[in-house]
Amino acid sequence: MAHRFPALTPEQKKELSEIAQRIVANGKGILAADESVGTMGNRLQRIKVENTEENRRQFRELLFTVDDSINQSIGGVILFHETLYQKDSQGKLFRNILKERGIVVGIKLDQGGAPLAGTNKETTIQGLDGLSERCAQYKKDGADFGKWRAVLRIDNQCPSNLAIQENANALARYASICQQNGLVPIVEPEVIPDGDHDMEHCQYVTEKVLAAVYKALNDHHVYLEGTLLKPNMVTAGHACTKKYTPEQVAMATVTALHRTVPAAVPGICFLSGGMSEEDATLNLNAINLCPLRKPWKLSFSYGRALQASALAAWSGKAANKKATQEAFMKRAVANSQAAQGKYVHTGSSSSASTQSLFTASYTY
Ligand SMILES: O=P(O)(O)OC[C@@]1(O)O[C@H](CO)[C@@H](O)[C@@H]1O
Repeated sequence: MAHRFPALTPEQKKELSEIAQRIVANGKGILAADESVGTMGNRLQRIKVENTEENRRQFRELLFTVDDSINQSIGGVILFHETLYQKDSQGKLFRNILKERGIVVGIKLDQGGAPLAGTNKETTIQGLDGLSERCAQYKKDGADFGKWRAVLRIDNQCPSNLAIQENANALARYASICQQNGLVPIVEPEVIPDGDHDMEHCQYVTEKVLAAVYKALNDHHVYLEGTLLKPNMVTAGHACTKKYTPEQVAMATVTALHRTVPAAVPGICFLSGGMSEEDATLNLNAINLCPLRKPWKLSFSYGRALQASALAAWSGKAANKKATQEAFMKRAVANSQAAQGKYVHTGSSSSASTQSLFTASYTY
C-alpha cells in the first residue's frame, strides 16, 4: 500500500526528531512541573502552604533558577498553562529562563477525565476539541513538546478493552495533532499502581496497553522518531504484600517495553507514579543496567519523585531557598546518573526521599 498522503514533510520530521533527541540526550530527563492548580493544591496542603497563584509561582521559580548545571540532568520541563506565562521575581518569563539554559519547554495538553459509561468507573481523557489551535499558540509561545496523560486502572474487569482502545486512540489523535503543529508528543498511558495485584499482572496489563497504543499511533501515521513515551514502570500494586527488588522491576519493565515499543522511539521517560524519590532512582538505575537489549534512551519524567524533598525543604519560606534548590539538584543529579546506570547510593537518605508518594486514585 503506497503512502500517498504523507502526514509530515521531511523538514517537519527533522525538527521533531531533533527536539525529541535533545530532551533525552545522554543523562538527561524531564522535570514534570505541570501539576494542575488542583494537584498543586494537594501538594501545598501537605506543607501547609496556601494554594495561591503567587505561591505556585514562587516554588516553581526556585526550581527553574537553580544552578546552571541543571541542564546536564534536565533536558525538558513540562509546564501547566499558568506557568508558561509566569515570570520570575525580576520579571523574566520562566520559559525564557529555561530556553536560555538549553532546556526544552513542554506543555500539558490533556484536560481532565470523562467517565466511560458501562465500565467499572473507567475514564477517557478530554482535550481534543480545539487542540490544534492550542498547539499552534503554544508553539508560538515557546513550547516544543506536549504531554497527554491517559489513566488505566487494574481492577475487577479493568482495564476493559473499551478503555484501552479509547485511550490509545485519543493518545494517537493527540500525538498526530501535536506533530502537525511542531510539538513532540509525550505519549503517557499510565497504568496506575492502585490495587493489590502482583507485578506479573501489571506486566501483562502494561503490555496490552502499550501494544494498543503503538497500533493506534501507527494507524494515525504518527512519526515515532518524533515522539517520546512516558509509561509506568512495571511494579506490583500499592497494596500487594509481595515485595520485588529493583532488578525484578527492571526485568519486568524492560521485557514489557521490548515486546511492545518499536526501536524507532528515541526515548522512554518513566513517570514516578507515587514511588518514593529513592525507589524511583534505584529502579531507573536497575532498568539501565538490565541485561536485555535497550534500543531507546531510558530516562525519567518525574513529578513527585523530583520535587518531594524540595517541597518539604521549602515549606513556603523564602529563607529556605538554598535548602530547596539543593534538594531539587540532588534528585536531578541522582536521576541523571540512574538514566546512565551509574547511580550509587551513598550515605543516609533523608526521610523525605524514602517516603512513599502514593496517592490513591491519583487522577489530576
Ligand atoms: O507520577 P509523577 O512522576 O508524580 O507525575 C507524572 C505526571 O504525569 O502525573 C502528574 C498528574 O498529571 C503530572 O503532573 C506529571 O507529569
